[in-house]
Amino acid sequence: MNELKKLYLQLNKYIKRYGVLIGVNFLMTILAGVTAAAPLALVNRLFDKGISGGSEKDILYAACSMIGLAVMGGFLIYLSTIFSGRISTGIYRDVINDMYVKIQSLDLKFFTEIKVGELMVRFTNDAQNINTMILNLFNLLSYVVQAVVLFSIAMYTDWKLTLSIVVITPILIQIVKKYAKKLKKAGKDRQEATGDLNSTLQETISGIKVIKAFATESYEKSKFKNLTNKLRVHSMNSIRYDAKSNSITEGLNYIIVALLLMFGGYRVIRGHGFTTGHFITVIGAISAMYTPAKRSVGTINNINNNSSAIERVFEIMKLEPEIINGENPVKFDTFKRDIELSNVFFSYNDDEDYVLKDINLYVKKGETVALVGNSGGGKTTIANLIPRFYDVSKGSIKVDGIDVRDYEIKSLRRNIGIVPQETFLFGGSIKENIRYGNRHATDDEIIRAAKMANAHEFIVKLSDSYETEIGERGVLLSGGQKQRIAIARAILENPQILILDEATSALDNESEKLVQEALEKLMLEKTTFIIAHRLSTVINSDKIVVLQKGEIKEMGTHHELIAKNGIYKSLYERNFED
Ligand SMILES: Nc1ncnc2c1ncn2[C@@H]1O[C@H](COP(=O)(O)OP(=O)(O)OP(=O)(O)O)[C@@H](O)[C@H]1O
Repeated sequence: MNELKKLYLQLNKYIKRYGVLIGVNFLMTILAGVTAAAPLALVNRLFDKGISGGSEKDILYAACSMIGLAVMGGFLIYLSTIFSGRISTGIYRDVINDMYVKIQSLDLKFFTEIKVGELMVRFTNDAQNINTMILNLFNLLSYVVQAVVLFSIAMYTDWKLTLSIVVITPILIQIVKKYAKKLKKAGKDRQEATGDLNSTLQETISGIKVIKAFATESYEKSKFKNLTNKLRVHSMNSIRYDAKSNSITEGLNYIIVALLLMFGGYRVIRGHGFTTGHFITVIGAISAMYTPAKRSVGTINNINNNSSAIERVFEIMKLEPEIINGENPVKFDTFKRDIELSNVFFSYNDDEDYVLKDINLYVKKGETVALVGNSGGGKTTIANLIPRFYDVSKGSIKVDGIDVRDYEIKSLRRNIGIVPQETFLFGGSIKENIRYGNRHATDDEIIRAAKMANAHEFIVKLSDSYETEIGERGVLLSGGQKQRIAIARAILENPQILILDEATSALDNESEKLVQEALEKLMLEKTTFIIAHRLSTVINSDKIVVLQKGEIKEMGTHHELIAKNGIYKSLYERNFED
């Protein structure tokens, strides 16, 4: 019952949405339950008046009534199943929609901390389990109603005989209670194991190249086997508890019927107005009670088995993003003057372990700033702070004199274009991928952007030109081609501030030239931060910032820094010279 209450509380918002349908279905389910159990009430008349009394009229009456109830019952069951389905699939849809909206709102940090496979399980298995549970609840209601009606018929016919048998009920309740807890725990373990399995599978698919390159297939296989074994153990636990609970209830049923036959048989022989009709009615009702009672136990077990799914779904729903709009946020419209980082400190884990320390950087509109330095120096982190993917721990970042935390986030981000190191293209056509930069762009604008990005020429050579599907269903593009599509996308977005994370992977000379040209066109008249790996971008930058262990060690133009003969010069000689 506790579980049901928790289920209700968490799903309350969704249940309310379907209030009327739930109410109607509630009544329908009760009626269906009553109709399914009612024929037993006619048995007495069939036997005592019909068969024993030799009245064909009563036999016909009982038979026709049973047929009538059967037709009505069938109709009600059909309707209540459809209604239950409408409710459960509706709630399922709303839950996963809400969960999707929720994860879209969460900070980047969440996605670096959770495994993709794990998140997928919450959307698929766990949310689907909620759907099943709602269906189960209506089934449970129907079973309980059937059991109550059958019990009432038996009590009405002969309460003494019925009660003498029903004393066994508390044992049944104890069994259900005992296994409910165990099943819940086993269900949770099983769902967690499924999550681990999915994460590993997802990692294998994404990292297949690494696995093959390192020839670690056997290692991965044994890791996977361990996980499938673990899943099997937890699944077996669920099955074992279910089996124990089932076998005990099944065994009790036979005992109950045997006792009934014995006590009932005695009473028929001894008379006292107890007829064969009464005997068959009580036996029939009590045995018929067994099916809904057993199904109720099974359904309760099932609910317990899957109830942790709800918790796992609502764990996500409960999360709140930390990076949100402040009160009365300023809409970012036109970038006018400058960007200024003042005494910026940043740590990923909200501790004193700063990965950026006392960063001061002033960038005028139209300037190009190259961020250079050893790996782990903090280049990407600085780039992440400007569009507020993370918030500074101390200090401030101001755009046109206004702290980025005071801007409306979406308007700020819409004006900051990002070309990441690893180009990500969505499934769909090339045109759709470029249009991602501006949903309202016309075909002409898309082609113009592709031309500027040096992508048009290779696109028109593809089988379906701009309509060519990318990835799984279509062509696979080369690294340089993907980059140029990403650049076309950014050109179409036409942001005022640009963050470029130059790809480190080497392209051949021709491709490199095309990408470089495209980037230069993209950067035209924009204020650009480049995480730079290429010689030309570094040399031509207005400002080069040398980062080391989270601190700015040097800053200036290429010539100034070379003349300084410091870190930049040695970095330059090492990395860029040839
Ligand atoms: N999501 C994260 N959570 C915790 N620490 C992180 C995270 N991302 C980066 N770091 C740490 O922050 C520091 C700076 O990383 P950053 O990615 O900014 O360096 P980088 O200069 O861009 O390096 P690279 O050139 O290798 O990309 C590193 O020590 C890194 O381990």
